[in-house]
Amino acid sequence: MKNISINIDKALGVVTKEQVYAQEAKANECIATLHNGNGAGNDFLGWLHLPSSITDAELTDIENTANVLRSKCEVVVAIGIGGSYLGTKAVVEALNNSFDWLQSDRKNPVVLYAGQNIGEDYLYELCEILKGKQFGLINISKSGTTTEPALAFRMLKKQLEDAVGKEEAKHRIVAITDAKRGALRTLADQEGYKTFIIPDNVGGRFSVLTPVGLLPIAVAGISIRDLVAGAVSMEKATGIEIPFNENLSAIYAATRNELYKSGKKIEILANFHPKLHYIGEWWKQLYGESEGKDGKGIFPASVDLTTDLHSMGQWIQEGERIIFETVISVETPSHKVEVPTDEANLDGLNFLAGKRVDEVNKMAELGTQLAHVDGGVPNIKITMPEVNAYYIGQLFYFFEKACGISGYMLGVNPFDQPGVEAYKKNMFALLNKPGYEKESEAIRARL
Ligand SMILES: O=P(O)(O)OC[C@H]1O[C@H](O)[C@H](O)[C@@H](O)[C@@H]1O
Repeated sequence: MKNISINIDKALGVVTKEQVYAQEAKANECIATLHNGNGAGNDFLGWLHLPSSITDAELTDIENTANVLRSKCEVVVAIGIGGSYLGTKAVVEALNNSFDWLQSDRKNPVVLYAGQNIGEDYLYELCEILKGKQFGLINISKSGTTTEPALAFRMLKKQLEDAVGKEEAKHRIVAITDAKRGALRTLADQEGYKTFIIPDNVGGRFSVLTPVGLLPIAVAGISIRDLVAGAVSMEKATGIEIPFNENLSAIYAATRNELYKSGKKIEILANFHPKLHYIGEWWKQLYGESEGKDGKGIFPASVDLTTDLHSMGQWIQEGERIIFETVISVETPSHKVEVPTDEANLDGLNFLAGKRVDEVNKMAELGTQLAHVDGGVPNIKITMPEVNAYYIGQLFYFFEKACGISGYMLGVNPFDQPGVEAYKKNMFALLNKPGYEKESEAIRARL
């Protein structure tokens, strides 16, 4: 097996290689802080050794539960938001057929999502499409108190019970939540659902390699063992004993922090592989919630290329020079498609005849890299040999480890997200939630 790799050559210019490598001691100190558990947020370091500590029995339990859902359901709705949603969506979108819903000879249930928004029309259409279908629910919430998934679950649970009866519904509902606390825990215990625990010391955005991600990913028919194996290999490759110049996560963390210090406030994660769109969404939560605090932090953005070169390309090329780009480059696509010859050649594309579509894409990628570098956009390149569960597992762990290091380099607690409560408090006050009487009065006076 190959490994994902990093190349920072084209990120150098605004910052030098010497500057990046001068961060070696700082990076090593941050890695030691993570491994020794003596830094801020040290009660949320469970993700650090998650891949290597998952047991065969745990994986088998997840696979068996997935198989029950797979045997009973044409559709499984994964209910969750943020870290309880994005990892699954990233893997399923990357590895499923892009036109999955149109496949007629299905081997796997369709995985749908709920609780990731409060869209009334979205919920209406979801409930409508589930009518007459055999479906199941995976309700995922670490805290067990998040409004969006709780609302969706309330509706879908009722619909399921009305359709198949309370007893059968119990066999089609799985809850993934905290071991002891939260409304979902109480509900699951009372109703007798099969449950999986999200460990206390694993925060939502670091939880994809717990049952949070592993169960719905297994339901989709994707090998969770390959995913975990990839993550295990990256856990080793970024370990405390690995020298700085060989540690991908440390190099990435050091480079992006040096770029940030030089005025590059926005990092754009780009892919040239449309199926990686949600990897970008997952990455944005990971870095956004981990670093955006205390008035600091790189703003994480993402683009799908070449698609967005026709919308955001202008800004990236010539807008305010406060950005750098991190490109996930896929070495080999899973399929082969060649450009056909056309006798009339009215479109003038015969110079491409016989070439693989990926060759065109790769030249677009190279051309974009050089153009953006010329335009003052430093470029970090992360190469993935191919898009499969193993390399996605590597990518997840690589980014998680780098995020921990990077957050400590920046001088924040990368494992909390106090700012997320602000909107919730206002929303509850506006909705007159019991216990929020004072806040309701205060907020209404501002309207
Ligand atoms: O899993 P849950 O407790 O429902 O949380 C889901 C998400 O929403 C919260 O508000 C946090 O900001 C996220 O970090 C979390 O992943």
